[in-house]
Amino acid sequence: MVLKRVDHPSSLMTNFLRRCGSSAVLDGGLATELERHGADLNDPLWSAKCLLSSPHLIRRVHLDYLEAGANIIISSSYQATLQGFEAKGISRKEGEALLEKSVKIACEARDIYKERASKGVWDVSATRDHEQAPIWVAASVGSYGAYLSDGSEYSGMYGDGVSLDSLKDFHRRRVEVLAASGADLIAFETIPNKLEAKAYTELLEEEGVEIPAWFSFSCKDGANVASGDPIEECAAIADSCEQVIGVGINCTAPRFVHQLIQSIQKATNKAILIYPNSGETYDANTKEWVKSSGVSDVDFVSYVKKWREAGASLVGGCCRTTPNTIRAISKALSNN
Ligand SMILES: C[S+](C)CC[C@H](N)C(=O)O
Ligand SMILES: N[C@@H](CCS)C(=O)O
Ligand SMILES: [Zn+2]
Repeated sequence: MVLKRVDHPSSLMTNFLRRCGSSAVLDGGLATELERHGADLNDPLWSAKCLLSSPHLIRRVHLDYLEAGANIIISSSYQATLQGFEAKGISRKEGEALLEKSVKIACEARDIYKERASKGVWDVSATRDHEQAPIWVAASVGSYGAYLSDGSEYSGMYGDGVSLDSLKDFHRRRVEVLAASGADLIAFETIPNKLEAKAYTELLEEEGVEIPAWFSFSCKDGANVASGDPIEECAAIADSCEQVIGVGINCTAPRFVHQLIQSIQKATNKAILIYPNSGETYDANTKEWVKSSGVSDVDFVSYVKKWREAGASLVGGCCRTTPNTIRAISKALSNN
C-alpha cells in the first residue's frame, strides 16, 4: 500500500521560508498601484472593478512586484465578493468565474515572470538572493467591511445585525471558490475584529479547506486591531487553527508595527507577516488617502531590519506602497 505523504500546513511555511533564504518578500499595494496607473477605483467594487475593466493592468502590476523581488503576490479579489457582483447585476456563476480569474491572472504573471527570468530578460540576481526561490500566489479575501465599502475594515464596527453565523454565510462560497482556484494559499486580509477571525477559522474547518491560509489584521495602535479587540486575542484565534500558517498585520501605519509584532509573538509561534500601508489615512467617502498629521511613516523601509530582528519573517507593503518600496524591502532583507 502506498501512503500519500501529506505535509503538515506549518511545514509548508517553514520550507517556503527556507527556500526563500529565511525571510520572504510580500508584494505591495495592488489597488493603489492600479490607481497610480490610471484606474478609477471610485466604485463599491474598488479594485475588483479592474477584473472587469482592465485585467491586463492587474497582470502588469503583479509582474512589476515580481520583478521588484516579491516572493508572494496577492490576487485582486480583496473586494471581489459574490454579493458585490450581484449588486451590479452580475450572476453568481459569472461572479465565481471572476474570483477564479483573479487567481488566474496572478498565476499568469508568475508564469511570464519565470519565463522571462529563465531567458535572462531580467537580471533576477539584482532582486533575489535565491534564484530558485519559490513564488506563491495568495488568493485575497478582504473583510466584510471591505465589501461594505464604507471604510469599516478600519473601524471593525459591523453593528448588532452582524453575527458569527452571518459572517460565515457571507464568506462561505467565496472561500470555497478561491480554495479551489489554484492559489497556493488564502490571504485573509485587513481583518478588523475578533469576530471575523473566529468566523474564518470555523469556515476553514467546516469547509475542509485544503490550502493553507494567513490571517492579517488592520490595527488602530500598537496593541489593538481596528475594532479595539486586543491583537494578542486575535492572534490566539489564528493560532488555534491548524490551516493557518501565518499571522500578521496589514494596511496599518508603520509606526505601530514593532509593538504589534511583540504582542503577536505572545500568542503564537506561527510565522509573522507584516505589510503596512504608507501611514496615510483612507477617506472612504472620497476614496482618497490623506496625510496623517504630525507623524511621518513614509520611509518605513528603514524599519524593516528591526522588524525582522523582532520576529517578522515575511515583509511587504499595503496601500500606497509601490514596486520601489518592495525593491527596497527585498534589498533590506537580503542583507541579513
Ligand atoms: C483597504 S480600503 C482602502 C479598500 C477600499 C474600501 N473598502 C472602499 O470600498 O472604500
Ligand atoms: N491586497 C489589497 C489590500 C488592500 S488593504 C491591495 O493591495 O489592494
Ligand atoms: Zn491596504
